[in-house]
Amino acid sequence: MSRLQLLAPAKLNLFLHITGQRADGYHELQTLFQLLDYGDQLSFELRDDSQVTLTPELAAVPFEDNLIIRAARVLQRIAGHSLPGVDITLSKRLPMGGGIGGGSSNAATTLVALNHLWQLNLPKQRLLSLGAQLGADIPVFIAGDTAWAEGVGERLTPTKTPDCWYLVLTPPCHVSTAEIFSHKDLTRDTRPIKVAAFSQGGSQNDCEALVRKLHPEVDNALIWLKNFSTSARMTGTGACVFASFNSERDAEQVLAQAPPQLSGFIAKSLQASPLKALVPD
Ligand SMILES: C[C@@](CO)(OP(=O)(O)O)[C@H](O)COP(=O)(O)OP(=O)(O)OC[C@H]1O[C@@H](n2ccc(N)nc2=O)[C@H](O)[C@@H]1O
Ligand SMILES: Nc1ncnc2c1ncn2[C@@H]1O[C@H](COP(=O)(O)OP(=O)(O)O)[C@@H](O)[C@H]1O
Repeated sequence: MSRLQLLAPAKLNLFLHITGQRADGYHELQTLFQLLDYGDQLSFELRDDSQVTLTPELAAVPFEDNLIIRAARVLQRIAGHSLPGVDITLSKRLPMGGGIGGGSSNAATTLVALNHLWQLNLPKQRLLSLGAQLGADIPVFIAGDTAWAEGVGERLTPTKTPDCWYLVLTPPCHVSTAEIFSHKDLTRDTRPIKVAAFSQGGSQNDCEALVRKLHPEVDNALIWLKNFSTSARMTGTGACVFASFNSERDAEQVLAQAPPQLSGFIAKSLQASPLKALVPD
């Protein structure tokens, strides 16, 4: 096989508790990663020479910094021999810096797709650890299950969540994960909870209050969405906010009423990502 086309799904953090900070500065957290059936589309086609190309490039991200290229370079370095080149095509739908994991999911999809196309046959555990070195959010996309996560997001327990439809609003601003995690006002001492104790009612997103204060666009989006759903909340370190609905139609009816400055999308909850089938045990 010389060509693969794959969905790089988005995720939501149904809740996000920050329970401490490690000596290296990274934060210990508890979260429930919900995969969605909506994301970027990536295609990979082997070339006769050894070049790696990306079309289109992201205007805001230099080529070698793009997580897609960084993931490809990691595999090239460990192959120990020259590999065929690859043309990568990216159809980007996910807003960047939205807390829905677009860059992380792109990287995970690239690691898994090229492991397959380049016939490296690296096992799942190796891919997970290579992914974790590129970003805290990458392992969940490699493992491919909606999952409860602890540590910095790498200790994953697949978890069944209710089937539902999510309305995700994308406020017109970019929130930097690093900025939020280094802010002095961030809540960092939430008491750990047990998996079984999770219910959306007894949980929160510890970054939400701070991000709402720093970014009025996020605050406004949440105020608007809470008119339709008391469970509306922010995902990750923002900027996106979301609410769940029992049917696609209910979600569509709310999105149709959004003011012009608020765009968004509707996605169905996904228990497992299509990538899973390509990850060797
Ligand atoms: C907190 C989450 C929840 O999903 O936020 P979002 O990025 O999705 O909004 C993620 O785990 C983020 O993962 P990711 O976006 O991959 O983070 P990284 O690139 O590894 O780190 C970005 C920055 O955030 C800080 N960081 C990240 C994760 C973590 N558990 N503690 C941290 O302190 C690091 O200091 C780093 O400077
Ligand atoms: N392929 C990529 N897609 C999106 N962002 C990328 C990519 N490669 C690198 N990045 C960088 O990663 C940052 C975080 O992107 P993203 O994963 O979309 O947001 P978040 O971590 O908030 O969910 C972006 O602002 C961008 O600078």
